[in-house]
Amino acid sequence: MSEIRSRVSLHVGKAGNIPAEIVTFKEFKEGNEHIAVIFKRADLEQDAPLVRIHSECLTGDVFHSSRCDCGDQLDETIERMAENGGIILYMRQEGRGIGLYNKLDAYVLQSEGMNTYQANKALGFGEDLRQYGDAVHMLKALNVSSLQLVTNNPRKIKAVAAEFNLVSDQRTGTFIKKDNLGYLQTKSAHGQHMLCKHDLTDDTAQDQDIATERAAS
Ligand SMILES: Nc1nc2c(ncn2[C@@H]2O[C@H](COP(=O)(O)OP(=O)(O)OP(=O)(O)O)[C@@H](O)[C@H]2O)c(=O)[nH]1
Ligand SMILES: [Zn+2]
Repeated sequence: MSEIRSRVSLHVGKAGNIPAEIVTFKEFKEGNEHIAVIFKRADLEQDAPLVRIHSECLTGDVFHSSRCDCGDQLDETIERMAENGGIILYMRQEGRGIGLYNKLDAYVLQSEGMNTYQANKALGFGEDLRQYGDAVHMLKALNVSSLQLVTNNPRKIKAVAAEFNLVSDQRTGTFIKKDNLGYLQTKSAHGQHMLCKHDLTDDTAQDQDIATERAAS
């Protein structure tokens, strides 16, 4: 069982102007430095705060890589929580738990034609190594008992619903970029992620790409 170690105030978001607190914890089994980023003191002042369990993605979250949608999901969540309050559990589970270097090896295999799950298996890993026990401990350390979960991943919903009063589950946007359509289609078809199927048709995606390019120029 984790306990809170420290609670630090700061400002976050693209312009660094959104007040938040970072909470650190004691005693994670695997020694990972997971953190909670809390908006509007939602753990202390809301009955059923918005919660997102976000898995680390250095390439997406920091460098906004075109291969995935992680950075966009994170930015969208920060905006949503800046307004409504909420808790982001930022889990150091890079590459769905296989780590950064292995994820980059998996990218090489995907460039050669494998999909995201096949690449994991070809490297000798399961499709998704993530467990959610640490996330559960973090929420319990924050005294959260009811929550609204922001995710498209049914495994996260199941893990949370088993331990907490899950008031609602809410989707993130479907963020299509030039290089991530196949990746998102595979997550939807094979991983049962609840992405907007209409957005994932090749035609709609192409229209969105063009619209994005127009907006950017
Ligand atoms: N192994 C592997 N990991 C990836 C790949 N692309 C993204 N990731 C990692 O996948 C994790 C994010 O998982 P996703 O499947 O995108 O989404 P999710 O967290 O399960 O679901 P949401 O809550 O809806 O975002 C991050 O840790 C990324 O680093 C890939 O091709 N291979
Ligand atoms: Zn990513």
